[in-house]
Amino acid sequence: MVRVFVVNSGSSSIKYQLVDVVSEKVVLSGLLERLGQPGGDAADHESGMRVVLDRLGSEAASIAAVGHRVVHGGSVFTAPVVIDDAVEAGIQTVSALAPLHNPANLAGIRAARLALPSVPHVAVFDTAFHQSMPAAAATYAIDRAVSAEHGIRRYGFHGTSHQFVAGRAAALLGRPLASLKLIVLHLGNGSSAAAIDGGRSIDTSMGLTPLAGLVMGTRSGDVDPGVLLHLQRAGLSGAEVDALLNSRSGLLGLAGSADMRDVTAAAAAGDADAELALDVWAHRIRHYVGAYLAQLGGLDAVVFTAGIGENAADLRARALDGLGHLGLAIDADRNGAPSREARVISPEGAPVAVLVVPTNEELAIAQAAAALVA
Ligand SMILES: Nc1ncnc2c1ncn2[C@@H]1O[C@H](COP(=O)(O)OP(=O)(O)O)[C@@H](O)[C@H]1O
Ligand SMILES: CC(=O)OP(=O)(O)O
Ligand SMILES: [Mg+2]
Repeated sequence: MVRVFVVNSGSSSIKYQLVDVVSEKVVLSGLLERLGQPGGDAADHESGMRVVLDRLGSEAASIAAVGHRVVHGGSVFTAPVVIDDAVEAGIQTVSALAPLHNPANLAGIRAARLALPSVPHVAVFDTAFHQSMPAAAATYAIDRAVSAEHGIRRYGFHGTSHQFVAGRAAALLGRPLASLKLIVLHLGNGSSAAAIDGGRSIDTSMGLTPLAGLVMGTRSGDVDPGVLLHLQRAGLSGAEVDALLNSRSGLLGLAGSADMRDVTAAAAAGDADAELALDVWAHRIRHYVGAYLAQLGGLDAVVFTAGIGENAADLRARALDGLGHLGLAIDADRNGAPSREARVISPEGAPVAVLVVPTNEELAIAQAAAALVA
């Protein structure tokens, strides 16, 4: 029995799970919210971790390792790593590239190392899986000296999820991952697509930051960089453009809600803004499916995962609508059948499989941490 305590520390919350890596069962889980705010669950990450430890009670003694989600590993971290003071400093150095995510991750790491000093702590990076991308996919065509000075390149995110889902997809297909060309569509609140060739990421839709690519809950995804310049010339400050693209765009900006359930309900009731939002959302997904089919030079499966990808059959059908000429089709009965399991939703004998595979970032982090300290 190997139990790993998984911590996903955000700017105002701490999500945690105690996972039994062998049985893949969640022993205990919870969430502390509104840290540092009036009426919140704790004053800061350090006192929050003490609350979490209290809740763990005697289970704390069973922890073999602590696994931490760290969103940005920069070019420094290409795999999970046991955290010591030097690693903490490295994560700190990279934080400028992910000012919304890394400082919070780091606060959680510091508090957890203080609270649980005698077990190994492991950092698992969203960016690590995508470090295999070729330079042609990772490089932005801007002045090389500027890129080098500021660490500007495509990093990609959700890597823990993309890697986990790719492995489960291979198991479902009964074929070695090394032989498969996959497109994984992680469609949650944050969303990204990844092209995975033989188990390695060769391209992904997020970039330097988690703002690029698909249409998300509040993030715009791809826009012409000229839009930013135009708005700044029109008088918006950098902070205002940041807030616009990160927090007031995507589904929220187009249809008035960041929650896909609201948007589909509004569209079904005849709301033209919601209908356009869904069209833009699906158009962007097809853009990446076509691009990655070309980059992969073939395709064995498209895999849907995360909140929208796992739960919204109508949106899966909408996303791949009109791609039959590429061998991509969805069987309506299979797609509509309620299930929480990994499953095939393409018709029997289709040239490209379409799958739904539930992601589990916490389990993947627990497994990575357990493997590293074993
Ligand atoms: N049945 C459903 N139909 C449509 N969207 C859904 C459904 N269930 C969940 N979602 C959407 O999934 C998104 C959240 O996905 P999730 O992967 O849980 O996000 P995150 O982990 O990034 O917070 C929300 O937009 C939510 O509306
Ligand atoms: C990196 C990222 O976008 O994460 P999330 O989906 O949790 O917002
Ligand atoms: Mg998520």
